Amino acid sequence: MAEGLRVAVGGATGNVGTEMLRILEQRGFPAAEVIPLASAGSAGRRVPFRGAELAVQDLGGFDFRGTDLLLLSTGAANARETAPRAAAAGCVVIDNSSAFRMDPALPLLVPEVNPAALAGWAARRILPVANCSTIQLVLALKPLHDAAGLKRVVVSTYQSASGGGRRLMQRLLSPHDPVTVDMRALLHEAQLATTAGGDPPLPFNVVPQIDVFLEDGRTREEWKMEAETRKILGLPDLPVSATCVRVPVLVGHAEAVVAELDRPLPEAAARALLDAAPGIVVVDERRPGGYAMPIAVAGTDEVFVSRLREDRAFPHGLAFWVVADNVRKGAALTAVQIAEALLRRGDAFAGRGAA
Ligand SMILES: NC(=O)C1=CN([C@@H]2O[C@H](COP(=O)(O)OP(=O)(O)OC[C@H]3O[C@@H](n4cnc5c(N)ncnc54)[C@H](OP(=O)(O)O)[C@@H]3O)[C@@H](O)[C@H]2O)C=CC1
Ligand SMILES: N[C@@H](CC(=O)OP(=O)(O)O)C(=O)O
Repeated sequence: MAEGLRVAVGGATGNVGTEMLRILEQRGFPAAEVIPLASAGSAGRRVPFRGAELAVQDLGGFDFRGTDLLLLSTGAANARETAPRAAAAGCVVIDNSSAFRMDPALPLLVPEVNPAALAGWAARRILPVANCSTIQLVLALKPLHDAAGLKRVVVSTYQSASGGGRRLMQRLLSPHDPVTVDMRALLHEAQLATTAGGDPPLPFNVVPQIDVFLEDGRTREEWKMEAETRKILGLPDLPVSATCVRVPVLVGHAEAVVAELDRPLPEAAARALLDAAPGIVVVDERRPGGYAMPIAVAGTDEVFVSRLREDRAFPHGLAFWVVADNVRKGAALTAVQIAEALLRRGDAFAGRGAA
């Protein structure tokens, strides 16, 4: 093995950063040194890695010279400042935020779907990671498109609290004793919160808003899913309609998808194609529990497809259900897979880290 890489993990105290460290360790990523970074307030905190504890450093004051790779998950506002700063210091940046995804000069790579996009990696040494809901959608759409052409996609999401970071997860976790709890009082309390303005409560609720509203009535999450899907699949005119909904689930995003195809694709053929596609597992038994659910897929790496059936609302329509661990496949794992793909190219780190 050649000399290992110096890898910084920005946002190492967060949901995605914590998973990033776990995945680097689990996959034996060739890092000689790993440096966890977060806000100044977290400097000195310790995070576990390879059986030891690493001290978190202040990302704002960190000098990226000599660091090969930055895996960044601090959100778009911070990424706009940090990613170019690190790239200018010679570091390759893989950024989980939405800040750079639609930049036409930058590839939007999902390794199982559009590996050729990696050719553009050197443009600014910044590689954005697609939105979590987009990643699991495009994995399922790609084999269907290759076989029968996508004409239109309609998707409704059921997105877990972990997509909103630790603060939103916390709001789900306040414990109640199911025996002594006064259900009406609890709901009344939640109802008061809905009329108080601000973010609606998530427990006992579903919220049809993720990210901010745009002028045309879509939310930004919906726009991201539509625009990113087109960019990743290389289909700039593909009509995509997304409705994004937050549900009181801790980890795991689910999606109900209807795809209209250009040509007929029998259900059995679609099932076989999806089963053979990289990164996808078909779980589709028509019995209670014979389908993927967030609670079952949490902690896994694959995208799970269930409830596959012909959809009669469209000619050549296929309906299905897609579930994945949004923190792993939707963010941290895909970031590490992009880094691994770069390593395999051999031209990003001057041969360092390659097997
Ligand atoms: N690909 C995707 O779809 C996904 C992308 N993401 C991206 O990852 C980001 C983080 O998500 P998540 O881990 O769930 O969020 P968390 O709230 O759990 O964690 C945020 C992390 O970022 C750090 N951070 C935030 N602001 C700054 C700053 N100004 N300077 C330094 N560090 C900062 C925090 O440090 P501290 O603890 O010190 O505050 C913490 O480590 C999201 O905002 C999003 O951009 C997330 C999920 C899915
Ligand atoms: N918006 C996603 C998570 C996220 O941070 O997405 P993005 O990186 O596109 O802002 C969710 O709430 O589930």
